[in-house]
Amino acid sequence: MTQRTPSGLFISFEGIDGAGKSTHIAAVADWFRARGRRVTLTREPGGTPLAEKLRELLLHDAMDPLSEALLMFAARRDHVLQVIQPALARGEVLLCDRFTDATFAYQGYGRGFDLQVLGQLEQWVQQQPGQDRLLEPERCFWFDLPPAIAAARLVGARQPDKFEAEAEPFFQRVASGYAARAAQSPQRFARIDASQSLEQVREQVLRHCEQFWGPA
Ligand SMILES: Nc1ncnc2c1ncn2[C@@H]1O[C@H](COP(=O)(O)OP(=O)(O)OP(=O)(O)O)[C@@H](O)[C@H]1O
Ligand SMILES: Cc1cn([C@H]2C[C@H](O)[C@@H](COP(=O)(O)O)O2)c(=O)[nH]c1=O
Repeated sequence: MTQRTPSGLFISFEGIDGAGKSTHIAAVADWFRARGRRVTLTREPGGTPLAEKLRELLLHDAMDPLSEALLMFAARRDHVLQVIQPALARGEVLLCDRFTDATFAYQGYGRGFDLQVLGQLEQWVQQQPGQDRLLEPERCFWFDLPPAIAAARLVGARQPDKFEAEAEPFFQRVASGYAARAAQSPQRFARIDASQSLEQVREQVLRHCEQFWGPA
């Protein structure tokens, strides 16, 4: 008897810098692996050799908001074609540390860049041949944390990059961007109260996994 290939599953992890998403992605990967799924872990900007080069520029070089938005989407285009679509076509679970919700939150709400232009770029980059729907994560874990707590967690944790060096009002705007995105697509967002302890945050994340992908 031939075994049916499972459908690919695209899941993203979002939040302001220091919200704790990278800490918890491994637990989600383990949860799926324990259920027999193949998992691809990746990140944005980055995930391919070209996109990782663009990441270096984006995280360290000053540039105007349009250049920043275009480079984010250029990196994403390569990532979608080289990694994301092939993994989903193989039926894997694709866990992505940030995707386009970050562009709306950071470049749109954080920098004040035109949301309609971002929407146009999203259409070009995430179009799927022969399909009406754009390629996007079917579920986004949104680690919601007040910027002051995130900043305190990052103190001394690592050398800040261009984004992490922004002041608190920038992150207030980014956080409001994530809240707006979640309000627009409540079925896609799973809000995690990231102000809780590491163990409690992990429990919330795994509870969502059980609820969405556990046995019916
Ligand atoms: N619930 C928590 N309580 C206390 N500290 C935490 C918690 N979650 C994460 N941390 C710590 O906060 C710091 C930032 O966490 P992490 O790198 O996972 O955040 P992030 O959202 O991936 O940030 P970035 O987007 O900037 O990479 C780390 O030092 C991590 O150990
Ligand atoms: C995808 C994406 C990312 N960013 C910003 C957000 C973060 O500050 C960095 C990535 O660093 P991380 O430690 O890997 O989270 O890039 C952005 O501004 N716009 C985007 O689309």
